[in-house]
Amino acid sequence: MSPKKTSFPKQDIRVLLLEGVSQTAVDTFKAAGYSQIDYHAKALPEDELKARIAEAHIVGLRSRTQLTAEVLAEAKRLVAIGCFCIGTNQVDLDAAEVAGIPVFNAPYSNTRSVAELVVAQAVMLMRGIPQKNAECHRGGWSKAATGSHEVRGKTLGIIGYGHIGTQVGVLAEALGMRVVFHDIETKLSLGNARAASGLNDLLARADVVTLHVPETPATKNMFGAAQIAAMKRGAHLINASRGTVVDIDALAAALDAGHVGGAAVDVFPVEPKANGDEFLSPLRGRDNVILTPHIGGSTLEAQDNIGVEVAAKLVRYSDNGSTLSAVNFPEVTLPEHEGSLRLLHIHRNVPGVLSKINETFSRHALNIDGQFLRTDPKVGYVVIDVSADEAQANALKDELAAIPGTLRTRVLY
Ligand SMILES: NC(=O)C1=CN([C@@H]2O[C@H](COP(=O)(O)OP(=O)(O)OC[C@H]3O[C@@H](n4cnc5c(N)ncnc54)[C@H](O)[C@@H]3O)[C@@H](O)[C@H]2O)C=CC1
Ligand SMILES: O=C(O)CCC(=O)C(=O)O
Repeated sequence: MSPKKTSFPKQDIRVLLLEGVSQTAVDTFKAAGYSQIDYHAKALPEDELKARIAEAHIVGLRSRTQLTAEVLAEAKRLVAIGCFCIGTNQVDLDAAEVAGIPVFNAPYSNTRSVAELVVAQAVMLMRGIPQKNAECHRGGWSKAATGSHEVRGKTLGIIGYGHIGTQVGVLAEALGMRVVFHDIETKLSLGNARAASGLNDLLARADVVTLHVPETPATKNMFGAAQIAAMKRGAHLINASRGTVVDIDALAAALDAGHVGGAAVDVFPVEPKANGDEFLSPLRGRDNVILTPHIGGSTLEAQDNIGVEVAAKLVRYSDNGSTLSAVNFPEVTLPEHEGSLRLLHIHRNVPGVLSKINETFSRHALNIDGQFLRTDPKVGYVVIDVSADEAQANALKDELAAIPGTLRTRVLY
């Protein structure tokens, strides 16, 4: 059987992979017949990013690469974006959507890795291990139980009780911790976890507070001087969510004042662009702070799973048009289209486009084998399977592309 063609030969589809995404992603693309893979172990400087993304049909990145509206304006050929991570705040999702570009991520693949690290950090902080470790490295020896506590029976406060927050709660309960959580949504409590009556209630009760919210306008600096002051004196803070969520200067001041007993911080408002660049932070140099270079999700297990998951979603969209689990786009799950050509039409969701699409089809005496439509407030995505030959499909595609409001059209053969 000859290999299936997309709107142009697969060997001409250029995949740009950044930030050292797992080799499993490369393997997944290759197994699906994509051979033009431009792989980079690091994030690219903005000028180079613009130049390379201008040539790419598919781009894959992690958390460092900023796909702003300005960068996306250069991406004239781009059909899909893959975030090989959970967070998608590094991509201007609205700009991508109105350019007709779906964005995919891996919403669960590194959840467990973050949860394990956070629970381990809670134990370390409650035992004062960061200080003891630092002292031993300096040649000191201070064997004392002062300030060291079991986590059993202590209270963990989880802010953001989503995928990671719930996993943290389950693991913490296995160690005998009491779990309270705060979320803006009503959430099913797992195990014996209980919803706090509000953020201040959680802060007043927790011995360790851990943040697991996404970066949104509402979470930016949501944890500032007032929230830190509302924590119990000597309680510990863990942030493995996003650096913008915590006011880092307020945290540094509270650590200096002894109000916060210790902290574990994995994410920072400004992070170095590449390994080897200097890490600058007001939190540096404190024995009671565990600093890690945004590696909450960086285990080989997680990265290998993410590589397969996101690459498979990108391949599926490129080959089949399915947008299931896209984070910024109308979601359509599509069957195979053996025996039909598939036309994809992405348009602004404005009145009149659908009737123009239907008029276009009614002008051609072709059998429609299947039709799928999903819209959201900004964009409409129509997929039409048609019994046609390549020349007819291309003529249709050109007519569809001329409809006012069209963002993108593709034919999948
Ligand atoms: N350090 C690292 O390497 C990693 C960091 N992350 C970060 O962790 C974040 C959370 O990941 P998941 O748990 O998978 O996301 P999720 O979407 O499953 O859960 C987030 C939860 O936060 C809640 N939330 C949103 N705004 C809130 C607010 N203002 N106050 C209280 N709750 C709020 C949501 O309702 C949701 O329940 C990601 O968005 C990402 O930024 C994720 C993976 C790795
Ligand atoms: O692996 C990365 O670069 C980022 C991990 C992360 O923060 C996420 O998955 O949201």
